[in-house]
Amino acid sequence: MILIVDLLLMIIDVTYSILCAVVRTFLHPRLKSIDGELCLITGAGGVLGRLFVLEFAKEGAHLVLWDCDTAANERTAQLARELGVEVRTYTVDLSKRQSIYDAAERVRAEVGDVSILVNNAGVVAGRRLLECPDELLERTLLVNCHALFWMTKAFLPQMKARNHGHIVTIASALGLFTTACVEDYCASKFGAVGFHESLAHELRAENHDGIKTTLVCPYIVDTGMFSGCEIRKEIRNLIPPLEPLYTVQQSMKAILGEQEMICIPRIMYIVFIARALLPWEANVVAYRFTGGDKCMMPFIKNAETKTSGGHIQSS
Ligand SMILES: NC(=O)C1=CN([C@@H]2O[C@H](COP(=O)(O)OP(=O)(O)OC[C@H]3O[C@@H](n4cnc5c(N)ncnc54)[C@H](OP(=O)(O)O)[C@@H]3O)[C@@H](O)[C@H]2O)C=CC1
Ligand SMILES: CC1=C(/C=C/C(C)=C/C=C/C(C)=C/C=O)C(C)(C)CCC1
Repeated sequence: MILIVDLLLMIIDVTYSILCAVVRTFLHPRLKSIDGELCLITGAGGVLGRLFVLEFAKEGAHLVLWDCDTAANERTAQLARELGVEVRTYTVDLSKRQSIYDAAERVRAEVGDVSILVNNAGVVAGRRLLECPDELLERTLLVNCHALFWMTKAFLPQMKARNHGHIVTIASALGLFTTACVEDYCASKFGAVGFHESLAHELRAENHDGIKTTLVCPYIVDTGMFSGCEIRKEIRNLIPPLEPLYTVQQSMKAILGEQEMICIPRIMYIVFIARALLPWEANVVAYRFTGGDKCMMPFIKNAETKTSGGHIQSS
């Protein structure tokens, strides 16, 4: 009897959450204020990182910026300070666990408790698996996936103590479906998606309802990271690469609206669902038709010309 009551309640809850999701798609959800919150953004010297910093600064958040590129990080900080917020920068190598823990300790001592964490830094090897130095493949996993463990271990305890916080994972559409020649990247982003979802479940199961999570899964963004990556010519205008600012603004809406997940653009949900529902061969045929199967080939060629002997040349 209890099982049947629980089942009915569950069906009502499922229906209610679907309706809520549909309503939020068409109406503007209420956005939370983050004025005065302390927000840490990794990869802050990069294209999306810098735009995230500026959007968070416009919302009045105080900022802690992490990047391995000190000069780029400082340039971002300068732009954010012009918007009148407090900014601290740290040079951190996210591929090194101890570098993360040491910097986190300094942030806690010098600035205070971080309440919004944006795990944005990311890398890709950009080489064919069999021609790629092992260290380059490992680095992708360390930066895009392992760092999420160390960042969360470093900053979640203070969020839990206050039952207040927000953890944002900038993953990728390639964390939901795959294509050829980016094994390192797909493995790391699938890892990031799995890590993020498990953490979100854990926080719910423990009733830490004051700690929110948002997973961001964009398609190609015009930042240069995947320059050359392209789909079939005839449909390129239907699914063009995303503008960096648009990507960040859509992500901000999801974060401030406390949305659990966002795919940008929405059509990526269809590719994601098709991967799960259709037989493997059906996906292969569709990828071949759209040029999704070989979209990384020109990117790999591009990246190869920028590298020599397994070492990334400085540009
Ligand atoms: N561009 C795209 O098409 C898409 C990107 N994404 C994701 O968005 C995020 C941002 O990407 P995007 O802005 O395009 O990339 P960028 O390369 O412009 O920015 C990434 C930043 O992370 C930094 N970084 C790299 N490795 C480390 C490290 N070991 N320690 C600290 N910082 C590091 C980079 O520094 P440096 O420049 O010195 O390496 C750079 O400043 C990434 O997670 C990416 O995977 C998701 C979907 C699509
Ligand atoms: C595979 C595939 C597609 C192409 C996807 C691409 C090109 C994704 C690139 C994502 C990137 C670069 C993410 C970075 O994080 C289509 C044509 C949408 C649909 C058919 C399947």
